Amino acid sequence: MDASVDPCDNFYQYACGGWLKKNIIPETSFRYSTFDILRDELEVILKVEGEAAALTKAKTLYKSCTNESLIELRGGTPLLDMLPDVFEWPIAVDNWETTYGRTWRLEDVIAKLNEKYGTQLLVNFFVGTDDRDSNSHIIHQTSLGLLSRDYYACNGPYAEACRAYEQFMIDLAKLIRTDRGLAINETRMREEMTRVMDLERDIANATDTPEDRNNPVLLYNKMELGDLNANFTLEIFDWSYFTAKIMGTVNISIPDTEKVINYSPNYYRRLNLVLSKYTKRDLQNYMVWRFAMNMVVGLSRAYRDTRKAFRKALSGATSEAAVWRQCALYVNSNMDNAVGRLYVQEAFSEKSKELMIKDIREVFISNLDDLTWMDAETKKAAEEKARAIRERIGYSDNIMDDKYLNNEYKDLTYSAEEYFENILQNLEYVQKKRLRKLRVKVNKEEWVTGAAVVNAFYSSSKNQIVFPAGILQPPFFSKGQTKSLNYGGIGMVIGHEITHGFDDNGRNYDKDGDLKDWWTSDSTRRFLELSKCIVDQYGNFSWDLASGLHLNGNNTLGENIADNGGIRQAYQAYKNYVKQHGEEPPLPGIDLSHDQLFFLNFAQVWCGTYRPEQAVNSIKVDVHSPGKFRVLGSLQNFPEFAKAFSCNKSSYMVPDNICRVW
Ligand SMILES: O=C(O)CCC(=O)N[C@@H](CC(=O)O)Cc1ccc(-c2cccc(Cl)c2)cc1
Ligand SMILES: [Zn+2]
Repeated sequence: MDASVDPCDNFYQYACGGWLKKNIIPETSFRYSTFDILRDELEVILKVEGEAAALTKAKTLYKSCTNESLIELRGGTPLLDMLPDVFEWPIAVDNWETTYGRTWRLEDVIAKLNEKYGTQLLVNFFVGTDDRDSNSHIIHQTSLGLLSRDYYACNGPYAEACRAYEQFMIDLAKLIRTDRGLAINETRMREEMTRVMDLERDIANATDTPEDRNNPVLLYNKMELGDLNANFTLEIFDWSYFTAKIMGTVNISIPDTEKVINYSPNYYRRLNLVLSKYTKRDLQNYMVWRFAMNMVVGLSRAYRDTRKAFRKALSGATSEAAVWRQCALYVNSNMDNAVGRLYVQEAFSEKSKELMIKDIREVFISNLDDLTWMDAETKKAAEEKARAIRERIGYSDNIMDDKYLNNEYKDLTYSAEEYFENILQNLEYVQKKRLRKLRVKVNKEEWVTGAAVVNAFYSSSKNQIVFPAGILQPPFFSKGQTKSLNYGGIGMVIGHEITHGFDDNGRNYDKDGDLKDWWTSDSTRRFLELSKCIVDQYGNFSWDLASGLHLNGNNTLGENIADNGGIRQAYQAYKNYVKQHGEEPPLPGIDLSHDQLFFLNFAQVWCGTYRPEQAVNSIKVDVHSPGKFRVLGSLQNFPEFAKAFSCNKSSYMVPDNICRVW
């Protein structure tokens, strides 16, 4: 901290000023903060070897990933060998029109990339929970969350990212043609790539904006598959043929009367116009490029280097993370229960499961009485929903059971010598597993995350809050640290997750996780009015690291409501604790009260900074506000903070007008 700063002038600077002076962002990171350091440390723990069968598979996968010399030796061959399976990349072969173009169908390519390579392009087709019947699965059609459309404007802070993206395409195409001994005509390549960029820009402009996508009620358009062909005709795309192609690979037949949810009707209306402007070759160039660009990570240095400048332009990180770290992350994201087992065995103590969820839930419920804007009927429903929230702490006992764990991975067999093929196996395995769920009920007992994760979650369809083992550690929580620090840490996170059930998105779901309106129209109107205060407050923050860009108060509303609710609930729960158990003994050598320590620990979670490129990227795509503004915004709205630091009325931390929803 920087005690020379007046906490009432800028609490973030006061809490983190010292950290910022002592830490610099590592070359491999695009954001570096207390939060990120926890994640880095967790990855160090994952380097440990395993032992049971499933763990042996995780070890083999890890070994194939860290086998740099063999990966180097194989060059781009693993990618070149599978391109024919996705009807080839026109720019990287000769005579594409005669060999593939003649029998080419758009549905075949999109279906193959979806069901076998887990890549969603043009049409985002997946099997997910039915919002209005959260125990069932249903086919979803939605648009793709591309990079924000600002990138395609290719001007201002995005000019460099755009240029680097195009160069990335060219470099990869040239490398593949060279490996295939094919001539390179750079001019023609650039022309083709320009058409791919135009196509991407048209798709981005046809895609719904984040603002268009944040109301699940408006997005929920259930219809029959047959209706898609009738109402959303795409000249070169038959919905029934496409759906049969995908679901046929998991032996599920889909009649035209099958119900589907079309989340992006407008996108599909606009898409038809876009597709008609481009040739088969353009579309194929675009689709295989979008797939190949993500696959270079599994190939030799020459292939990985084609992506280097683009990664730097987008995130600012000038070098890749260490190979072991990348591989630990990869294995964790693909075998989260096996890795979760390793992590829990290695670094988690059972005592860290004794959280104060009950206290904070009670505070959320008792706070409902103070809300003058909500009528009694809606308050009753809110209390029922809050009481129905189910909690998941640490890890699922299943992962400690070898039989269960080995069964989960029984269909996977990795080779220590074929990292790229292991990646393809995982892509297909995960996608097929999801597609097979269509005729199966939702398993609400399933955890939505692995244990070795420094994060927390709220699931609206399960009305469930989850605190994986990875976050149950200092500064968030430890039996060994004071309650003031625990309530300011994990207490805040618990309140944040509970409040997600009542933010602008979560509030649309009832206690069973179904999209059913439990609000009176008057309470809804008042909620929207109060939310507007938060939209404006955070929208007023200008971020120096993102060359002064303002936060998007709409896209971050849910997270800001959750932060603002969390701080209040955690603080109130702490005061209740003190009322019941008496003041805690002061910490030796620190002349701060426990109230002040509560806020300090809360703020220091976000001590850290971003690279400018990542700042520009995250302000467009991250639903969370930057750490600094999460701290400042929520404390400015919470008078108890000003009281704890005796801030006077005119200080920055005590604005004239404060916002409150929960
Ligand atoms: O990685 C990222 O950038 C997002 C991490 C992220 O927010 N995860 C959340 C997952 C979600 O949103 O439910 C869980 C969470 C983590 C930290 C805090 C917190 C702690 C102290 C002070 C403040 Cl203002 C916020 C609140 C919630
Ligand atoms: Zn959140």
